[in-house]
Amino acid sequence: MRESVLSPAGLWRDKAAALLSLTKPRVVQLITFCALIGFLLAVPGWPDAVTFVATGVGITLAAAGAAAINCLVERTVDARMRRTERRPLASGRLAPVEALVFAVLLAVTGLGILWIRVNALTMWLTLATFVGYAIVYTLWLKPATPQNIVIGGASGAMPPLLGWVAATGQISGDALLLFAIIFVWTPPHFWALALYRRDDYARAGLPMLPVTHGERFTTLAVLLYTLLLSAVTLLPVATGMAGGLYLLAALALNGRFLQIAFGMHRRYAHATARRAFVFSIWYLSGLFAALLVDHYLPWPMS
Ligand code: HEM
Ligand SMILES: CC(C)=CCC/C(C)=C/CC/C(C)=C/COP(=O)(O)OP(=O)(O)O
Repeated sequence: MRESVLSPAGLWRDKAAALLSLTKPRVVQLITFCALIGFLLAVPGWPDAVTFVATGVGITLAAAGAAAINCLVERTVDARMRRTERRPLASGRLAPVEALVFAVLLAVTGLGILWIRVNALTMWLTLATFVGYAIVYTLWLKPATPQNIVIGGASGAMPPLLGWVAATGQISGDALLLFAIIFVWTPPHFWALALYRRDDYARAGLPMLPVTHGERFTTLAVLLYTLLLSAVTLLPVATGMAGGLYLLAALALNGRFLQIAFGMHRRYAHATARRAFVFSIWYLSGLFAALLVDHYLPWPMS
């Protein structure tokens, strides 16, 4: 047995690491990134620093709490899948009550910060997002229908809209456009992973598209959503929210995503699906980074 497991300091370190991994930190990182870019796009020039930081902290904590509730609800399902069997609740490293207290603390603190330091509308929309992911998607949609992530994706698509509302106090057409981009990005993002993890999902009894409709149907769905995504990501240029620099980035990212999606549909291989999943994350990060750079460094054609 490792010495750190026996010493109190080692025990605390293990517990802290388990609690952190419960919050799906890498997913939450990208959620926060998109939310803060939504905030910055909504204001001309530099934002109010206190509201900006409070928005980032509040949304991060609420999203982390939602992820922890998801792990709590799914602990027995997670134990049946290779990808998730080592998660702290699935493997018994954390007790359910510890996770519940931690998740509630995170969510209440996050929502409290948004309520006190940002604005009420952002808090209510974040609460709706929390319920949408942690309860509606996790408890109800995910085990019920292969369209689970299409409908549940509405929660994952909220972060830039939350950031926008945090900055301005209201929902606008441009904010809805940012929502739409992540909404149509989610199916290719998730179904790519579900394709190469199909056996996991089948073993867990979850009705993911590759399990219910097979490989060929899913790769076609990924391709069609990627085409739709390519069209939707051009709309910020059409509305004037973004300019030439963003357009170049969007064209390059869409070109590569479509190339991978076409290739995967023509000839399926787990390696291509894995490539599509990994690229989806670079895609969203790159697209939002381009929106930000374009906002602050507009080209003449912007
Ligand atoms: C309902 C919508 C979504 C579903 C069903 C979904 C599903 C997944 C799944 C199953 C994974 C694999 C996690 C793992 O292997 O531990 C994953 C990874 C990831 N997702 Fe999503 N996702 C959704 C929305 C989002 C959103 C909105 C973002 C960010 C804006 C995001 C960012 C990421 C990132 C960064 C990873 C990689 C995590 C890592 O490398 O550890 N996802 N997603
Ligand atoms: C601001 C706020 C409250 C945001 C909450 C929305 C949120 C955390 C969305 C993340 C989506 C996500 C990690 C899906 C993972 O799918 P899954 O849960 O099916 O994946 P799994 O099989 O890995 O558990």
